[in-house]
Amino acid sequence: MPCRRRSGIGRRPHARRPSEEATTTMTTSAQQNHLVALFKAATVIPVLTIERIQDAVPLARALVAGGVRTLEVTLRTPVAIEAARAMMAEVPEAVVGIGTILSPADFTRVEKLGVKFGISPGLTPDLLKAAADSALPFAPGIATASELMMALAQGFDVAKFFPAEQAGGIKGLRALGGPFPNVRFCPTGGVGEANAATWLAEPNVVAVGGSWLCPTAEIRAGNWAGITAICQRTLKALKAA
Ligand SMILES: O=C[C@H](O)COP(=O)(O)O
Ligand SMILES: CC(=O)C(=O)O
Repeated sequence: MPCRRRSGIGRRPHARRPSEEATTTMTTSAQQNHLVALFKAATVIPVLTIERIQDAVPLARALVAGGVRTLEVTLRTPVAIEAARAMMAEVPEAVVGIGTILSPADFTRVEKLGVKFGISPGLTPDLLKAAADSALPFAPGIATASELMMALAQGFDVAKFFPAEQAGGIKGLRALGGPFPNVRFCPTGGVGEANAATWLAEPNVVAVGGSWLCPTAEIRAGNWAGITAICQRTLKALKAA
């Protein structure tokens, strides 16, 4: 059974002429495929909480030096947007996205930035609508079947499973895979060096996210070499798994 795209059930029926719908469908499908490719290439996605703007560029450089290029800058601090801008300007090897998108207003701010993707820890009908009308590839967060059904109804078949360990762990993800075999996930929450490989071995997991690659203490200490080392160690272990 093919994945439901944004042209599937639940796609808002109003206002689009057939030619517009065809264009939107093609674009959306490409966006979803692009997001899957981006997540697969990333394998691990650090969830970044940046408290000081001056940390943004050295942090991005440290992660890239460790082989981790796809970065999720969360909107959890006042400097997040500026930090993402600085990373994009100064560290072109980084693939910068934004996380903790909680509202349509957040989404609007983010889509103007030129980042490569957006992520939310959850979803609301309004946020899904904003994302469905945007060209920015977006992964909503889900922890239950009902939330996943809401995401699918708007065409989003790539989701963050959050908080992954706390919301059922691998057993929970496998259970969701029964009724939703075509959904691809990026589990985040409780993922770390010890269990990343186990999560990534699941056939419906395209990447894992987490803060273990960029601990707050190391960022505060400016321990960039330490962050590079965590990334290198993680990627080496995943290669060997
Ligand atoms: O706030 C939680 C982060 O988004 C990811 O969770 P983590 O710290 O368990 O990796
Ligand atoms: C949990 C997460 O990844 C987010 O805040 O978007």
